[in-house]
Amino acid sequence: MSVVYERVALIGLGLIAGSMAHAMRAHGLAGHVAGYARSSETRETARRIHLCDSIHDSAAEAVKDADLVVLAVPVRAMAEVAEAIAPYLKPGATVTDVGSVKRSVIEAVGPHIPEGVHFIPGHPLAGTEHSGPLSGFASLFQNRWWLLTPTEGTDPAALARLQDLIRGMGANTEDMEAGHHDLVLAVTSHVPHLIAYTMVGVADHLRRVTESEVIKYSAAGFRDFTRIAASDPTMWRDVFLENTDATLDILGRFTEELFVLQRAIRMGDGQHLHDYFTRTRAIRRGIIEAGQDTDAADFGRSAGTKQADGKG
Ligand SMILES: NC(=O)c1ccc[n+]([C@@H]2O[C@H](COP(=O)([O-])OP(=O)(O)OC[C@H]3O[C@@H](n4cnc5c(N)ncnc54)[C@H](O)[C@@H]3O)[C@@H](O)[C@H]2O)c1
Ligand SMILES: O=C(O)C(=O)C[C@]1(C(=O)O)C=C[C@@H](O)C=C1
Repeated sequence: MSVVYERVALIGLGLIAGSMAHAMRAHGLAGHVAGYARSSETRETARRIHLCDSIHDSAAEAVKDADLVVLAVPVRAMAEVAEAIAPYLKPGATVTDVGSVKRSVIEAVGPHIPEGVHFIPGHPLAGTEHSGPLSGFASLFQNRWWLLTPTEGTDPAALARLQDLIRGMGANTEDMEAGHHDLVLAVTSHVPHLIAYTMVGVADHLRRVTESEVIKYSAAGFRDFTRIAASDPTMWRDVFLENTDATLDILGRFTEELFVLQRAIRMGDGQHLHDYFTRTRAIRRGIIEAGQDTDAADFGRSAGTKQADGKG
């Protein structure tokens, strides 16, 4: 691969920025990667492990002369960072973000982006429950989707260059309207996380009440819930506070369905339960047959990519 951007600045040095740093280095996609994180502890860790070519003590310094600036902080911190770097952005540079919510980030960041700088929001659909500067790894984006939410006014050349970087890191990229992104992700990621958090909370409560060992002897399905529920609390607090409408819409539909299933169980309606589970199994099999589940072909992935956690 050849260099796509001479100089890239990563703001926030956690799982996603760290994985980008590793992937760009592994594939030779950036001439120089500069990094900044708010906490001095994170910056020290990043220096110690040579996560980037240079680590700076201010975001302003990090973005100086950068051709691409990546905002990789929790979604509620995006505006503050955008405001801090705005005066130091190079004319013609591109700013992107990796936030899990798009509409509110665009509203918060967009107004700070100066004339002559391209803003192309994005979201890699890849992650783990780990966070911090030690958690990143080069293959995180391999065969994953990376959605971009350009608008009609987005410069085609700037967009094509960002797509080149994303593909260079092994991901597939598609464009999506920001509001639609937020609805789709509420279904596929945000509400499932909330359900996992809730279920682990319920089990923990039960454990205390009964002194039984629900968590110790949990089976595979529940263990997956506990993995997801170990995800970063700041990141997920921000996701729910910034994707409120879509999350509440999907959560409403979810609870309606749950009540129907609850009633079927109470009434002993085995036919309803069997029909429902047959339908959901067909959906899963359809996904696999369409080749859209990369994990199904690479089943050991999550176990093989466990990383030591680091503080963000
Ligand atoms: N973790 C995932 O699975 C995942 C996947 C896709 C996208 N995202 C999104 O990517 C972004 C980063 O997530 P992550 O998992 O890398 O988080 P992380 O917690 O691993 O890292 C976040 C980094 O941001 C820094 N930070 C926090 N507030 C800051 C501020 N005000 N100024 C500068 N730095 C600040 C922290 O010090 C840390 O280094 C979030 O917006 C998240 O929604 C996460
Ligand atoms: O695999 C995980 O741990 C994830 O939760 C990753 C996941 C997801 O829901 O798929 C989480 C949030 C992101 O915005 C994108 C990806």
